[in-house]
Amino acid sequence: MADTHTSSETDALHRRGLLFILSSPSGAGKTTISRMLLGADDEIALSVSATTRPRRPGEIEGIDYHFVSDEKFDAMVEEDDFYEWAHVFGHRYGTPKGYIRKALKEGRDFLFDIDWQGTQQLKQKDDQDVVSVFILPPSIVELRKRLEGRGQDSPDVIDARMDRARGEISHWAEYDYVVINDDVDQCFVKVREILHAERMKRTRQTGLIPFVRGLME
Ligand SMILES: Nc1ncnc2c1ncn2[C@@H]1O[C@H](COP(=O)(O)OP(=O)(O)OP(=O)(O)O)[C@@H](O)[C@H]1O
Ligand SMILES: Nc1nc2c(ncn2[C@@H]2O[C@H](COP(=O)(O)O)[C@@H](O)[C@H]2O)c(=O)[nH]1
Repeated sequence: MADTHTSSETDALHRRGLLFILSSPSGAGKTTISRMLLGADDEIALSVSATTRPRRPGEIEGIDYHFVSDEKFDAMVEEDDFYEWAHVFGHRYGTPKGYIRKALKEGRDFLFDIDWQGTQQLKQKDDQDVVSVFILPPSIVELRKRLEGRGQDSPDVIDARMDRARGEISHWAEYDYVVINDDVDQCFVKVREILHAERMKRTRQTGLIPFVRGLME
């Protein structure tokens, strides 16, 4: 008997979106992996954070961050505009609420490049939708090399980021997945596999209930 469900129908089963978090010590490569993921996958969009940090060369307002003044950040906190926010490296960073909840219901995924403090806050608010991945550098020597090679921070800023690296790494066990970013392409493949598998989780595939009901009729 012919299968009444084509593969495109089954692929299109409705699912809840997910909040896909990438964290790491500064310089381990989460922005690099994020960009690769965004370039390869149309179903995930970057949650663009607001920050009081000054813009780096090449960063674009609204694409990399919303660069805001201290006063504007204060006002956003006051108006409860953030899903989460934290102090990182002497500046403030926050995830604007935007349309995240609505988008999740519509099956859209969001990618978050945030630190462990933001991850804890997102998990407290919405644990069922969060998938968290911690990226480790292959070594501390390589981490410094990457920060220096990026060529965007002063030696003082690099020292401060290195000083904080061990503290950041100490949060690795709070994450669902841990991936070592030695070879960037291999790391990307692993992160992408995690995303694909998490999308297939039974509890996220809300379209399964009517689909299975149809099979049983
Ligand atoms: N696997 C890798 N091998 C070598 N270089 C890498 C690798 N992954 C990333 N890099 C390089 O390391 C530097 C830091 O990477 P990236 O900016 O993605 O780090 P990050 O974790 O997002 O840092 P931050 O938290 O400071 O934003 C960049 O110059 C990037 O091109
Ligand atoms: N808790 C949050 N952390 C954030 C957010 N946006 C970025 N970050 C983290 O800050 C550091 C430094 O970032 P950089 O761009 O200055 O190198 C890094 O660990 C980011 O993941 C946020 O909205 N909330």
